[in-house]
Amino acid sequence: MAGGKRVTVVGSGNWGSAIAKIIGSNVTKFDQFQDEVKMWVFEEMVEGKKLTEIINTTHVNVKYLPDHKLPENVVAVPDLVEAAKDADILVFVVPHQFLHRTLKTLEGKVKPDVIGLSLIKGFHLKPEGGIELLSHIIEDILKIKCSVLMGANLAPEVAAEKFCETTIGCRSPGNEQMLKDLIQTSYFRVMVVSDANAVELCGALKNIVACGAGFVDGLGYGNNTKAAVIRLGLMEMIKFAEVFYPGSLLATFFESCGVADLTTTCYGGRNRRISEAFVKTGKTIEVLEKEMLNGQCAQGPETAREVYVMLEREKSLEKFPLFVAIHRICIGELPPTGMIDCIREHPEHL
Ligand SMILES: NC(=O)C1=CN([C@@H]2O[C@H](COP(=O)(O)OP(=O)(O)OC[C@H]3O[C@@H](n4cnc5c(N)ncnc54)[C@H](O)[C@@H]3O)[C@@H](O)[C@H]2O)C=CC1
Ligand SMILES: O=C(CO)COP(=O)(O)O
Repeated sequence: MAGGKRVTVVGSGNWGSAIAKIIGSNVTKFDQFQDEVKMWVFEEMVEGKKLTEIINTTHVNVKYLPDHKLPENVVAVPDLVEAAKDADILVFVVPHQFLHRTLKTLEGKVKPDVIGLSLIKGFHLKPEGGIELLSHIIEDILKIKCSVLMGANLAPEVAAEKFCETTIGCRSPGNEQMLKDLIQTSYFRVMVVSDANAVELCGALKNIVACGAGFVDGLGYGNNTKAAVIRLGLMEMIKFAEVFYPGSLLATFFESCGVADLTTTCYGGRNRRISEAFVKTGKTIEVLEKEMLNGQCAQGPETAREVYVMLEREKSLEKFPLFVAIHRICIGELPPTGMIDCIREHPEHL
């Protein structure tokens, strides 16, 4: 409708496309939003045709979400600035490796009062070795407020409209209901909390633990072992928040972004799948990503590296043995069986 907020989705991968499907449908239900949703697509050729043209004619992202139709009001735009410059709401959903350069392209080119919502899981590794929450990087570079959305939301299941929950950590007081209207459906239920830092920490850190779950699967251990990895991983996630983000609430770990996302990713996610194959095949993570994910990205190994570099700098490696072992296994410094030694000797048991 005229005068309503314009929404742009920055990203069009597996999750980017699934959330564009939801947003494209929801905006038409409320006068507060314009009916057209722009989706920035990192242009590539698929079977000789531009992906944007394929999406705009077939309404299917044939590469990243092939089995689902996007609403026709979702328009694929190859030019990032063109897609974002008039937006009142920017939904960020690129793999975290690409966020910084995406933001640099947008710097100074978005509306000053735009409301940001980041669905991206990972950290920004600063040149001096510290880490930053991605939503804070968005806020710093674009000079806007950025909320976060994280949850137990494997994109193929969300796109298939299988019931799930999610958590919004809101940093734009007064806009909670508007964000909920944008995202919630009968099968995708939203809880809004104000503890945005912890929501984002959960989303980033659980991808590291998911690699650990994949390693024990690859080694042929059973469900009890995986449950131990999940539990010890959760303990390290909570400790990480306590030590580095004081003021984070324990209750946030019991929202969908916490235990629920940790559980679904350790059973059904790409990070788990890649990590299991890493153990079984002996191939590197990079090779497996290329062979198994068709352009999608696993965020866990890179996040494990970011956290490792930061912990080393903070002289805190020994406080987070599971995160550290997972990074060392990913880079080939430890054999995968080191995962079992790590959980056997974990300080939680002393
Ligand atoms: N896929 C899932 O089930 C879920 C993913 N997430 C998170 O959402 C974020 C985005 O993930 P997905 O949408 O699944 O992406 P994806 O893993 O499907 O990645 C592919 C996307 O990366 C883009 N890309 C490739 N090179 C690029 C470049 N140089 N610059 C910018 N973009 C480039 C591709 O065009 C494509 O859109 C990640 O942080 C992920 O952890 C969160 C919840 C669920
Ligand atoms: O974040 C996710 C589910 O909420 C997706 O996890 P993977 O990236 O491991 O598939």
